Parts: sequence; structure tokens; C-alpha cells
Amino acid sequence: MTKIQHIGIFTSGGDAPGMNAALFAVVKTAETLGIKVSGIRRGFEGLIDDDLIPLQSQQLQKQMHLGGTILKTARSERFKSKLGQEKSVQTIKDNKLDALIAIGGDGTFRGMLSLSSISNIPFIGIPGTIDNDIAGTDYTLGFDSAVNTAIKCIDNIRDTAESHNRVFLVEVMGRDSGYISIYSGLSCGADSILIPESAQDFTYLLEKIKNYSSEDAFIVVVAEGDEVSVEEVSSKIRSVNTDIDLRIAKLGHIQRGGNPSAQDRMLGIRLGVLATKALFQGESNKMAGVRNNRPTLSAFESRVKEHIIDAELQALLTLFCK
Ligand SMILES: Nc1ncnc2c1ncn2[C@@H]1O[C@H](COP(=O)(O)OP(=O)(O)OP(=O)(O)O)[C@@H](O)[C@H]1O
Ligand SMILES: O=P(O)(O)OC[C@H]1O[C@](O)(CO)[C@@H](O)[C@@H]1O
Repeated sequence: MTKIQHIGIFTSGGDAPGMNAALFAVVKTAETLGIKVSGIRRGFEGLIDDDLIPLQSQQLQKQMHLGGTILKTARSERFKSKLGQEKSVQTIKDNKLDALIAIGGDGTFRGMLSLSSISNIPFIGIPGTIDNDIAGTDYTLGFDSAVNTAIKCIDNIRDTAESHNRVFLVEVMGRDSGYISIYSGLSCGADSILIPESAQDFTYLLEKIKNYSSEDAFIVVVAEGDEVSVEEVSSKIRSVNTDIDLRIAKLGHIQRGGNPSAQDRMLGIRLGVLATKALFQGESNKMAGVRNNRPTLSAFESRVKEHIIDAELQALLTLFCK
């Protein structure tokens, strides 16, 4: 087993609040273990282009509360090619990196699995995506902050919706996962919540809105990945109830920005410490996560994608939205 002396770390895919807290925790832990850490800028792009910077905890301590990622991030098409991956292996050798920590979503983890087929470098993944769609962890970095931002926006929308007795369709992010939609919708008392994981939710909405009589607001939270788009939802609603004043609000990237919540800062700290200690102890190809509120390492191969809405959440959706 090679003694780990130099770790490379990068953030990849969509930025997520809490990534900077995780970076801080990695570097702080590494310093106590006598390990040097280099930041690889712009995700896999920086690995291809040999774009590395030294990281010190003193500086990161002042930046851990910031949203986004101070290392910058990218969606890298070049890394998907053989040439991109070979150049990345060269960067690893040229900089004498002994291990990598990748903070990102399922795409990033797929990228790490590709890299591991042509390189023996040990690595640990930290789940960082607002979508909360990674297996092996209760929560991903950024999810809680994104939900809190969405909640603030939907609360604001309710004020104006109640004043005008309007129907509002609010589209939230999540790619093909309904987690942001469920958490923000339930937390805001939405009348209907549409998620890609359920087809029944749309039937419930149409049943409910048929009898809506414009004397109240009616809030529908729609996951961007739902099988029915907000525009389609809008025209279907209008076809079953013509007496409706309806507006659409797409929250978009507002949800991804902003300072991380306390929960995401703590998650970043816990996962950063776990990932660094794991590499130091000789672990490799694992993901750092939390299960039942305990830091947990799990085998990387199976850690890629998951968006199972468990029975309890399903029951809540039915109770509040049917
Ligand atoms: N199958 C793959 N093989 C090699 N590299 C991949 C693969 N899938 C994704 N990647 C790399 O990982 C990068 C990040 O993936 P992606 O853009 O899907 O974001 P993500 O990590 O899933 O994060 P988020 O959930 O925030 O979008 C891609 O831009 C690409 O460089
Ligand atoms: O910022 P981009 O590249 O448009 O990606 C947007 C996507 O990224 C995420 O914010 C995170 O995966 C998704 O919720 C969304 O679909």
C-alpha cells in the first residue's frame, strides 16, 4: 500500500452549496495527517489540462460558507473520450498525485469508474448534487440548501397567489429525481406535487382541480423531470377547468446558488473528514455518505444513481395531494 502524501481534489457536474465546506474539511484533515492537497480546477477539465492549485485550510476556512465551488466546475465532454482520460492519467503522474477525491453527482462517479479502468489511483467520491439522487447516502451535498431556497421562493409565490386567487405552477430542479419537488412542496403546503417517480400524482391533480372554484390559491410544485412538462400541465388544467387564472414560475438556477444551510455545511464537514481519513487508512474506490445519520463508506461500483421515493414519502404525497 502506497503511503498517501499528495491528494488531488476536484468538484464536477453542477455546483452545489456545501462543496466549499467539504473542501475545507478535506484540507484541514489532510494537514493534520501530513498530507498535501492540490485543488484541480474545473472538474475533469482541469485534470485533462493539468490545472492544479495548492490548497491551504487557512484560506478555505474563510470560504467554506460560500455557495458554488471555489475550485469551479464543468461538464466535460472531453473527459468522455479515451484521449481525455489518458491525458488525465498523465496529469496524475506528472503531479505525483497518490489519490483523488471527486465531489459531484452520478455523472462524476461514472467518470471516476471509467478512470479507474485505466489507472490504479485510489479515490473516494463525495456526493455533491442538489438532486439527492445518489445511492448509499441519505442526503447529497446541496440538496437541503436548494430545498430551503425553493421554499422561500414558493412562500413568496403563495403571498401573491393568495391575493389574486390564482393557480401557480412552480417548476423546481432535480433532473430526473423528484426529491426537491417533494420536500419543497410538502414544506409549503402545496395542493399538488408532481414527480417523475409517480404517474398517479397527475391524476390526483386533475381530479382536485376540476372542482377548484377560484376562491383560494392553488399551488402545484412540478419537478422539471416529471413526465408531464409545466406547459402541458397548464394546458391540461385549462381543459378541465376553464374558470382559472394560472401562472407559471420556473425557479431555475436560483435554487442552486446561495450560502449552504447549516445541514449542508455539517454534511460537507463530515464527508470531507471521512473521505480523507479513509484514503489515509488505505481505502479506495468508495463513496463517503451518511446513512441513518452516521458517516458511512460504501463500495463505489453500486453508488451511482438512485431515486427511490420510499413508502413513507409516497404515503405523505397521497395524504396531502390526493
Ligand atoms: N459515462 C461517463 N464516462 C466518463 N465520464 C463521464 C460519464 N458520465 C459523466 N462523465 C463525466 O462527469 C462529468 C459530470 O457529470 P454530469 O455533468 O452528469 O454531472 P453530475 O456529476 O451528475 O452532477 P449533477 O448531478 O450536479 O449534474 C461529465 O461532464 C463528464 O465529464
Ligand atoms: O446548470 P445546467 O448545466 O444547466 O444543469 C442543470 C441541471 O443540473 C442540476 O441543477 C444538478 O444536476 C439539475 O437539477 C438540473 O437539471
